[in-house]
Amino acid sequence: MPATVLLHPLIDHGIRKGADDFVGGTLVCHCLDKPVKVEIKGQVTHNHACGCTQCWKPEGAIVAIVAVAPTDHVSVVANGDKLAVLNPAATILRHACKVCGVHMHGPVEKDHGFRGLTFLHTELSREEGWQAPQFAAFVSSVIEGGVKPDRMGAVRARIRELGIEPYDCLSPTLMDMQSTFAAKKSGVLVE
Ligand SMILES: N[C@@H](CCC(=O)N[C@@H](CSCO)C(=O)NCC(=O)O)C(=O)O
Ligand SMILES: [Zn+2]
Ligand SMILES: [Zn+2]
Repeated sequence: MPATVLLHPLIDHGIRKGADDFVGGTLVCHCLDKPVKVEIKGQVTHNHACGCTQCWKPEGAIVAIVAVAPTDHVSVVANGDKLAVLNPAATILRHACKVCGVHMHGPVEKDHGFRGLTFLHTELSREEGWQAPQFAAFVSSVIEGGVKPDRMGAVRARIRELGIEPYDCLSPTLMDMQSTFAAKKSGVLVE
């Protein structure tokens, strides 16, 4: 019998619903000494499993769980001196803890459909009630992370079994946001 596909500890036993009245929380990195803390005001949106190789995931996970919040709802409140931007040329400016390696926040600052949004990992917070993952993105990219191509049927089946849709890019809503931005920029779409 083929082994159960383990995607990420946060969803492997089922996806827990978020709370409608959730007010936010604080993300804490994995350092025991002087952890980096990032405060998020309010709920996140577009929470998703991401199969790409760029998003932070815990040891053994094959997908990340990553959501977005408006950048002005995100503040570094402790030990920000431990953060460094992994790739200044990337769309998502992933600020990682230089000691434990956890990605604490990833604002989009360049001219892009996601400008003004910050990508973050709600599992770094002790608070409960964050929005549940809504879909899985960049699923084919797990192959680049080391998953054998012949396991992809099982990976996608497990994602569907959890009640979310697997996509090989972002969700239709997020792809539409990017294309709307591009169409306005080129002048094809006039408001
Ligand atoms: N095959 C590549 C895909 C990397 C990628 O494009 N990742 C997406 C999703 S990240 C969160 O959903 C992306 O938008 N990246 C922008 C960025 O990383 O700045 C791979 O697996 O590496
Ligand atoms: Zn750390
Ligand atoms: Zn990703």
